[in-house]
Order: sequence, then structure tokens, then C-alpha cells
Amino acid sequence: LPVDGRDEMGVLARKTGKKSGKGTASTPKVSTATDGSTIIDQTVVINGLNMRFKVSAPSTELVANGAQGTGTLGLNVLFHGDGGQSFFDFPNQGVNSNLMGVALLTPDPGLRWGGSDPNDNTGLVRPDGAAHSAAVNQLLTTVLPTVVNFDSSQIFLEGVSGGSLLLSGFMIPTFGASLAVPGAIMGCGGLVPQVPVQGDISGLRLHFQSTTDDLASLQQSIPQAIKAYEQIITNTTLLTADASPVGGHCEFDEKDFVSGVQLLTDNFNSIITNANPVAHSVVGHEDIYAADAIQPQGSIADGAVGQAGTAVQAAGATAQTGAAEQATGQAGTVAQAGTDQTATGNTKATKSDLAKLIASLFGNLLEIILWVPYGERQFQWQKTYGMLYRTKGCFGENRLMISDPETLKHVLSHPATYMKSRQQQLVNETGLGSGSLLFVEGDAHRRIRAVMNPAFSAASIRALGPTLRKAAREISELWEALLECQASDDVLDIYPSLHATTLQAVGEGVVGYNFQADKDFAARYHNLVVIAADRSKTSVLTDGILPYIPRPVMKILLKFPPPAVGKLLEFKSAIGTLAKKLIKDKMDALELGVEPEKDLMSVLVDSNSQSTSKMTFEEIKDQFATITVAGEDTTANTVAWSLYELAKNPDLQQKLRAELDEAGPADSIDYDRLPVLNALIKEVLRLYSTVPQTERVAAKDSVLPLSQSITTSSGKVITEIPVKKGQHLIIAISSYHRLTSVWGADAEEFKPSRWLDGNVPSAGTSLGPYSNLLSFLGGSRTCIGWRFSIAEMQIIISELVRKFSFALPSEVEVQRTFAITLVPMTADGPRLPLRVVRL
Ligand code: HEM
Repeated sequence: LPVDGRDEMGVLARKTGKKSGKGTASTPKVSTATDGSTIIDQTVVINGLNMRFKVSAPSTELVANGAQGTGTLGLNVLFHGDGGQSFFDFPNQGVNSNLMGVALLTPDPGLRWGGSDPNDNTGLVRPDGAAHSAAVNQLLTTVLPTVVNFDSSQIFLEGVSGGSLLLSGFMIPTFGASLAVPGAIMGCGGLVPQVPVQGDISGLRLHFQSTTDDLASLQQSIPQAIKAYEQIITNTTLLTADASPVGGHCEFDEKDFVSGVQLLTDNFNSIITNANPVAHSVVGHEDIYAADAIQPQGSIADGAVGQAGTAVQAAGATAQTGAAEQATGQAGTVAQAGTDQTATGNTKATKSDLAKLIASLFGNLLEIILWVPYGERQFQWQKTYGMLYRTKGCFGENRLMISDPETLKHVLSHPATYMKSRQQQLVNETGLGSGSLLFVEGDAHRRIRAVMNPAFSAASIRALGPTLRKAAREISELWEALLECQASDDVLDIYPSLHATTLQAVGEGVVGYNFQADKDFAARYHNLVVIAADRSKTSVLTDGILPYIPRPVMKILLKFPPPAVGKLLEFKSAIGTLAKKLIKDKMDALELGVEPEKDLMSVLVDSNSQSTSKMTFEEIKDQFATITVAGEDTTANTVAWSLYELAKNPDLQQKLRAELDEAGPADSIDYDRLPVLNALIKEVLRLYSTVPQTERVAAKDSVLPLSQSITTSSGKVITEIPVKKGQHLIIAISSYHRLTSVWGADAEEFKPSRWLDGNVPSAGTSLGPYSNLLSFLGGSRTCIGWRFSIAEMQIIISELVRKFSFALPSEVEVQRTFAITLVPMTADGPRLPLRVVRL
């Protein structure tokens, strides 16, 4: 391990090997601690080893002053890191939480606890560990009681780096029980016990604290030590860990080594007593802390990138202010990908540096965006860190991940304060146009939305029943034909035909165009879906860089677009030309007094003509592309996940079929009155939110309210979080849908019955337009097409369940993947192969 700071004089003195003689003690040096207590600094010789210690005690507890018997204060004994800096700095001097600060100096001439092995280049081999810990034990049991009066049942231990190796590798296993150590903290270090455990230490309170960018060797050994101690300390509340502070070795305050260690010792008591939220139970979070979490998963399994171990932290706003209390931030993991255990020397350093560089480029984005299945990391973080915590974007940018209903309500109801991010807006403007409802903000948004609202009213949607039923009939006829063609295998990839159907529904129902008849358009659109589903590190990085590119430069770049952007621009141009013609036809028809069609674009053109705050022709044109793109993919994926869940749940499928049989012919059904159908749709919207997250950026300094107070790492209780202008917020839709405080203890279970037995959140928490679900967002930017989408899903799912049965083919694995929307992904790309049988 690297030297944590070196007192050259100290090293020199030790290298001379001058001993004070067997059993003899040096004359104590006396000084005053920061809190006024007395520091005794003395060296004694134990088993031939020079043992120097410093202890801070109130003068009344000094044996030299006549103190006798059992003291009331305990000890917090600090074991420095390699090089001894924390001994010389003595960060835990004084008396804190009824514990007298003690610092011990290793007897090793190289100032390493446990010494060193010349053949070892990991820093983890400590040949003198047993001897050093035996000497420490004797110091604590026989020497210190002759210096200060203390309660020997209250000897707490704290390690820094190499000190933590001695503690976890030797001291605690050998002497933890005999010393009856109540608690210990391993700061930025950990070693699997190197000696047999003596006695019972299952009741010892142990916390491992490290940082995101801790040393490569420690990123292996800390999780291994945690795993080993899980077998020893079986009480789930006693063994905790945290690796979230973003920084290097022991930089728990995200600044530097010395102040980091100082912060840890200052917070020693609150961590040990679990009052400090950094102390997370290891049990139940093994995937974060276990060594095998180092292995990347799923689609990002290319090993080089440190997607684990790039940290996050709760109480993000304190982090914003740069206040010291952000220091012992939470979340994240000890593990970091890309450390090649077998590599040595320079190769190792290079790989680790590269991993660090890439990790700093991506922050947590790979874990958030590319993780398969989507959300696994954030749902875990939410359990550990609560409903608001900090994550990292590209280049170290702070992003607050929010699922707290109160905070979300506040953000969504203040659109002028929390606006769309520059990256979102670049995509919206480039792909859909500057008049797009998804792009416009403020007054323009209010005006355009007001003109569009009547077209998306409940009455307008009801009138679309026949159009939607036609689209549903067409897909079931297509499937019948496909199944007939298939010789023996009844496995059908239903994904492309679902997209074709929802494109047809949005075409005929909303924009008034038969897209399927236009093969050229259908092909371009299909290209777009494929491009959107192709998520890679490059696309994550491009998204991260976009906001930093000045507009004029962007304009030039768009003249030479990369292939994917080129396809988007082509699509925009084709759909723009089409939209112009169609809208012009509708306007002409209106002028000639022809009865408007039922499609929503005709209703829009009609209501625009009567509106006092009209949309321009260009603005109407931009809605054409907007609605097509926003309405097709989202609904196709939600139907896909619904059929996937039905395939997994034959009973549910049976119940739904029975409900539909009873409901009568398709054209006479009131779909809103079918409880099982609607319970299924709601549960899919909840657990497979097809827009699983969105973003906002604070347009000015503001304050985020919290529904529950948060205790920051310094122990301060806060009920709101101030944020600075420019703060990036992630609206964690899917995380909100998994809050046990809102949805109950079974929040993670797919359980449509919760909607039937009334076991859903009360109106008080209401968010979003539909059943307290955030799937369609909320506030003034609520999805305008939500009613259309529900009606469409009700009709398509009903038609398909009446005509076909579904089962999962055993050989295919389907994963939730975030590719703009939540896509069913297989090893062969976005697909949903189901065993489909005609009934
Ligand atoms: C399951 C289906 C759907 C889901 C889950 C969904 C979800 C969403 C979400 C979360 C937003 C807010 C995005 C943001 O502000 O960051 C949104 C906005 C929007 N959606 Fe949907 N959507 C769905 C279907 C549709 C359909 C069918 C249409 C059109 C027919 C549509 C049109 C729009 C439009 C135009 C906006 C922009 C609204 C505004 O900013 O005022 N969506 N949708």
C-alpha cells in the first residue's frame, strides 16, 4: 500500500533500531489535546518491540495524578496507515463520545503494521501481523492501565489503510474476544483473517469504510474481508460497509487523506452506533460489497470499465454546496471492474489507470443506463440510500436521483424552475423540430398544449374505438397467418408486429395516415427503432458530451452527421414532407366545409382554426413527428411486457380470458369496466415503465422539499435540500414505482391483484394522471397521449388474449433494457419470442 504520509524523522529513528531496552519505558512527553485534555506520548518495549503510543486523557484520569480503579471512559485506538502519518497527525486526539483517543505507532522500521514481504507487490502480505497484534494486546492490557484510568470493556479499534489490514487480518480474530472489543472500523482497508479466530466475536460491531477510487489491491481485499466476516458476524445489523465517497485512498471527505481520516474519526461513534446513515448492513447487499460484484454484467461485460465502484451518495444537495459534511457520502460499492488480478507491475497500473479514467468519464451512467436488467443498481441504491441520493454523470457531474413523491411533485409542478436538460432538448429539436410539444417550454408550451388538449380528450379518444379495433384485428390476422406458415415451431417473435400495429394505430388514429401502406416510410421508421435500441458506451458518452457543445459548433457538426444521426435527420425530413402535405389537405378540407375526419390531427387542425392563440403551420407539422415517435414505441413496449407477463402467468391469462368472454363482443365492451385487464395494464405500467426515467435541470437556485428528513453524513438532520442553478435531476420513475413506503412491502413483485384488492397508494400521494402512477409523468408535462395509449392497449391486449394463448419458450432469456424506452432484449437484439397458440 502506498505510504500514507511519512515522518522522515520517525522513519530514521526506527531504522537505527535503537530500542529502549526490554520492558523499559521512555520518559513520557506531555502536551495538550485540541479539547484541553492531556496527551501522554510514550514508548515502551514489549516482546523486544518498540511500541510508541499517544493517549489523550482528562487530567483526572491520569494514573500519575492518582487515578485508581476502573475508569468510566473507554478508548478509541487508532492504527495508522503505512508510513504512519495518521499517528503523527493524531486525528482522534481528545475525548469523543466518552472515548479517549489513542494512537499507536507500529514497531516496524518501515512503519507498516505487520511489516512487509520483499517478494510481495500487493502490499497485502503482513508477515509480522501476529507479533504486532500480540504486542498491541499487551500494551492495551498491561501498559495503558498504568498510564490512564479507563473502562476496559470499552476498547474500540479504528484502522487506516495498512492499520485496517492488521486489525481485520490479525488483531480482531486473535484478540477481539479476549479484549471484548465492542466495535471497530476498518478505514480503507480490509484483509481476510490470516489467523484462526479465537473465541466468540459474533457480537462485535464492524464497519468497513472505503472510497470509490480506492487502491486496486484493496478493491479486491476489502470485499473478500467483508465476505469472510459475514461468516463470523452473523447478526445483520452488526456488519456494515460503505464505499461511496468519491475520491482516492482514504479521501472520505472527497478532498484528501488527512482530512478524510479526520472525518472518519470525528464520526466514529455515530457510525458504530448506526446513527450515521453511511453504515449499511452488508447482509442483503452482498451484490454490492461482495468481491464478485467486480464482474460487470450483461451487455456491459467488457471488463475494462469500472462501472461498479463509481460512487453515489445520499443527501446530494449538501454535496452541492461543497460543505465538508458531504464527506462520508454513501452508496456505491467497494468493487471496481477492470482490475486484473493476475496482472502485475506496469500492466496492472496501466489497466487500473485506464479503468479509473473511464470510470471518471462515465460516472454512474453505465450502471444507470446500460445495466441489464435496467434499474437493478438504482433499486438497490434506493433501498440503501433512500429516495434522494447523488450519482455521477460524465466528467464527474453531480446528478440527484429522485424518487421521493414530495420532491417529485414539487419538481413537476414547477416547470419554469426545473426545465428539460440541454441534452434532451438537443435531441428533441434536432429530431422533431423547434415547434415540437416535447421541445417547447414556458408560454409556447402552454399555448400549444392548450390547442392540442381537445384532440386528446376522453371524448375524442372514445370516438377512435373502431380505428383501434381495426388495428387490433389486423395484428391477430397477421399472427394467424404467421403461425400457419410455421411448420412445427409455435415460437413467434411478436416484437416487430407489435411495433407495426402501434405505428398503424397512431397513424390512423392520431395523425390520419396509413403508415403501413407507405413501405418507404415504414422502412425508415424501422431503421430508427433499431438505432434507438442500440445502446453502447459511445452513445452514453455522446449524450454526455452533447450539452457541452456550443450551438454554432453543433450546427456545423450536423452538416456531417454520424450514420445514426444521419438516419434521424432523414426520418425528420421525410416525415416533415409528409406532414406538410397531410396538414395542408386537412386545412383545405376545413376551408371547403368538409366534415373533419376522426383522427386526432384533424381534430387539432379544426380546434386550432377556432383558437385565439393559434399554432403556426410549422408548429402543427412538428407535432406530426412528435406524436408518431412518442406514441408508437412507448405503447408497443408496454403491450409487449403485458404479453410477456401473461406468458409467465397462465392463471392470470386464464382469468383475463374469462373476463373477456363474459364481457361480450369487442365492439360493445366498455374496457374501463374490466378489472383484470386494467389491473394487468396498471401493474405493467408500474413495473415496466416504458419511460423509466427522465431528466430536469434547475434553471435557478432552489430548494427541494423532502417527504422524510435525511440525516447527512455529519449527523445533521435536514428536511429540504437547497440546489444550485444547473443542478441535474434524474426523475427516477421506475424507482418511485418500487418504493415500499408507497406500494407496500411487496412493491417489487409483479402482482396485478394489488389493483383489485385496493392495496394501492391513497389519493394523498397522487402523482401522475393515472392511478398514482408516474409512468406518464405528471404536472404540466404529463404525457398528452396517455388516454389514447390506455385505450389502445386495452383493445389490442383483449383481442390477442381472446384469440391466442401465450407461454414463455424455455430457451430464450428476455431482459429489461433501457434503449430510450424499456425494451425486451434477447441475445439476438430487441425481440420478444413467445410460444403463441391459436385458440
Ligand atoms: C405507455 C405509453 C406511454 C408512456 C408510458 C408515455 C410516457 C410519457 C412521459 C413519461 C412523458 C414525459 C416526458 C418528459 O417530459 O420528460 C410523455 C410525454 C409525451 N407523450 Fe407520452 N407516453 C406514452 C404514450 C404516448 C402516446 C400514445 C402519445 C401520442 C399519441 C404520447 C405523446 C406524448 C407527447 C406529445 C408528450 C410531450 C408532452 C409535453 O411535454 O407536454 N405518448 N409521455
